[in-house]
Amino acid sequence: MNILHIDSLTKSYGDKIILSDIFLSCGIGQIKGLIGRNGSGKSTLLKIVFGTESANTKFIRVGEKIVRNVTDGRGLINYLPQDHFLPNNVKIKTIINLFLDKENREVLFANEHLKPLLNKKNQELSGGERRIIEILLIIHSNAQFVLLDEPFNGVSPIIRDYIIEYIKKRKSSKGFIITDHDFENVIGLADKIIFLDNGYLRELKDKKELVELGYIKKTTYNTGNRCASP
Ligand SMILES: Nc1ncnc2c1ncn2[C@@H]1O[C@H](COP(=O)(O)OP(=O)(O)OP(=O)(O)O)[C@@H](O)[C@H]1O
Repeated sequence: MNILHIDSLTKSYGDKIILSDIFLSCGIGQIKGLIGRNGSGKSTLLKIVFGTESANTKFIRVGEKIVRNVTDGRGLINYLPQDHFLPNNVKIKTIINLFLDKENREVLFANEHLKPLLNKKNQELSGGERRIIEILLIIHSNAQFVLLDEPFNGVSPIIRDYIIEYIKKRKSSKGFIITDHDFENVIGLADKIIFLDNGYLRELKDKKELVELGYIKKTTYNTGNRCASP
């Protein structure tokens, strides 16, 4: 079984160190929830792993294959960016045809949430409608590992819950690293929580540590009991 290994990853912008000697791994069937305050470097980390951002140092490997850039990672790592990425002036069904292989296209064409949108163009959709298409495209790509940067941003609770269930169903065939400020959903979904702070990444043993680390207040933790322990 392939494992995504990230090792010795460092990044600074000028004198500011963003990521210090990051080590992280993710296996097929695992969901790692990446949590950290605004500006802690979560997006930077995911972009470096995908290959669209440079690092000072990095060693990334999927199984035996060393991934130095986006091309090396094709079919292995895919990334849902925070910002919308679908092209305008192209019908959604054409985009699906361009992005996915036949088997996965058929799944999306039959999807109840996507059916009403297939003949529309990207610019005719709401932000939430774009987001669900983007998420499903990335999840259905042939990549073994999927990095999701704020997937729940701008989606309604029903669609958010749908996405959560959808990720759980696809989990057996892929590995996920997911970050979102909707931390309860990340905690509920993830097998392991990893916390990025001051450039260092650590794995949490219990969600209670988020209070000790100052990410959430004790009162938020006490009222947020709908999430499962990581
Ligand atoms: N191109 C850049 N040049 C200089 N600094 C940058 C650049 N991109 C990001 N940064 C800085 O790097 C830090 C980490 O940014 P990043 O977007 O990775 O954080 P984040 O944890 O994803 O934040 P958020 O949760 O707010 O999305 C921030 O301080 C940001 O200002």
